[in-house]
Amino acid sequence: MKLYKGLVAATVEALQHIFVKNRQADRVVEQLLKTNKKWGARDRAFIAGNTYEIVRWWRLIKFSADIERVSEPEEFWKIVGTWQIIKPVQLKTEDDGNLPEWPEFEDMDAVNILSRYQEGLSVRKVAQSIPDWIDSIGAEELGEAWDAEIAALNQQAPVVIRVNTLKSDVQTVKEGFGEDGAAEIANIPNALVLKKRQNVLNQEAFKQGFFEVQDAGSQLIAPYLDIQPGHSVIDACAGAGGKTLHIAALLNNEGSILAMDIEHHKLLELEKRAARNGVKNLETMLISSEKLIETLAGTADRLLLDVPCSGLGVLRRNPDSKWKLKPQFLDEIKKVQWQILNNYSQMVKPGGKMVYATCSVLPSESEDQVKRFMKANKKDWKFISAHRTSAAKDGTDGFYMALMQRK
Ligand SMILES: C[S@@+](CC[C@H](N)C(=O)[O-])C[C@H]1O[C@@H](n2cnc3c(N)ncnc32)[C@H](O)[C@@H]1O
Repeated sequence: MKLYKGLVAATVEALQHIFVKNRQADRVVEQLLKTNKKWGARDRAFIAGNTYEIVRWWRLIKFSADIERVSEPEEFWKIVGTWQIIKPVQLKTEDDGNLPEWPEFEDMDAVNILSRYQEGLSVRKVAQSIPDWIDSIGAEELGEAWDAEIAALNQQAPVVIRVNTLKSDVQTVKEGFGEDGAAEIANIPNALVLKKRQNVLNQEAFKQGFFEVQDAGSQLIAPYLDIQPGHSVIDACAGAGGKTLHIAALLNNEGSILAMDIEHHKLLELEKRAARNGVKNLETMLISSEKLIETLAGTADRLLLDVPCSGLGVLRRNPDSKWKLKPQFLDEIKKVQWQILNNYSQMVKPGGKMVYATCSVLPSESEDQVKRFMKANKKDWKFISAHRTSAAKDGTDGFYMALMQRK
């Protein structure tokens, strides 16, 4: 695609917000596109696509450009220019990789850049564009599987939706995407993968609550709870409710859901989504103190603990978290996970079940936490099963889920 200065400038602006002002990539892109109504679909795709790919391949691009620190506007222009040169090779696209003769791209030597790019490909942390510490921890915890996993986590994720069975059915939604527009996914009954990338949030079927955007791996978690209509279910780390809405569909509006979180704005968003989805049995509750958890002891047939985590299983969708995540955060969040698992599990009734889930590929946030919990609580809890999804093996995001039953 021919480069237009206005679009490259917009990409530079987005990257500055992400890397200098430390803002979240999806928010930056969304806001930028919203404030510039004059851009057409191709322009929007250029800005969003290039911004995400540059964030994803940030370290590899910096290495190819031979720029250590990127802070000044002219350095961001060089980064975007470098990406245009290496993109056809890296993403196997048909672009010619030539740069226009703009002053911002003066002195950029494509031969030199491509030679450094080839050099970078021989070092995993550069080739896979990850900070040293994430590469070390991934290799340490996943061993030989890390190579394939990080490579798969660096691919763009497909758009997957979950049909909301409270309002529609797979056939109807599938037909809405036209012939060959969406395909079913084996063993995930209400999932459809879209054949073409598109903004589904503008579609009438979405506005009417017929479907939600949800990765195929994520769609395995609510069913893992073994929910039956009539159950009283607590979703204790509900956030904006991706899984709460799935739980609601499985309950078919019979029984009850209590969705909790420590962040009020997320619960407000969940309430909006629940209204769109036709959910009638939802209550939300802000967790203001540990005491609140005690008051709910023994009340849930089913409890979902979709705990906060590193997000290292969802890098396909949030490539900027590679750069925002810090080792100290990982240490802290493991303590929070442990405290949630230990304290919140009291909300399950005797005989009831609980799922502990993460969107992390790291066993230290997942398997190890559950093993430790089971070791400390074998008198009161029975381990039933666990499952992992993998970007490399399943083509989904990387989730972990463990099912346990209170005795
Ligand atoms: C992985 S996200 C949840 C995603 C959500 N279940 C979904 O499917 O969209 C983890 C959530 O846990 C919340 N959280 C963090 N610390 C918590 C705590 N101590 N108790 C409950 N929720 C907490 C975060 O605000 C965040 O919304």
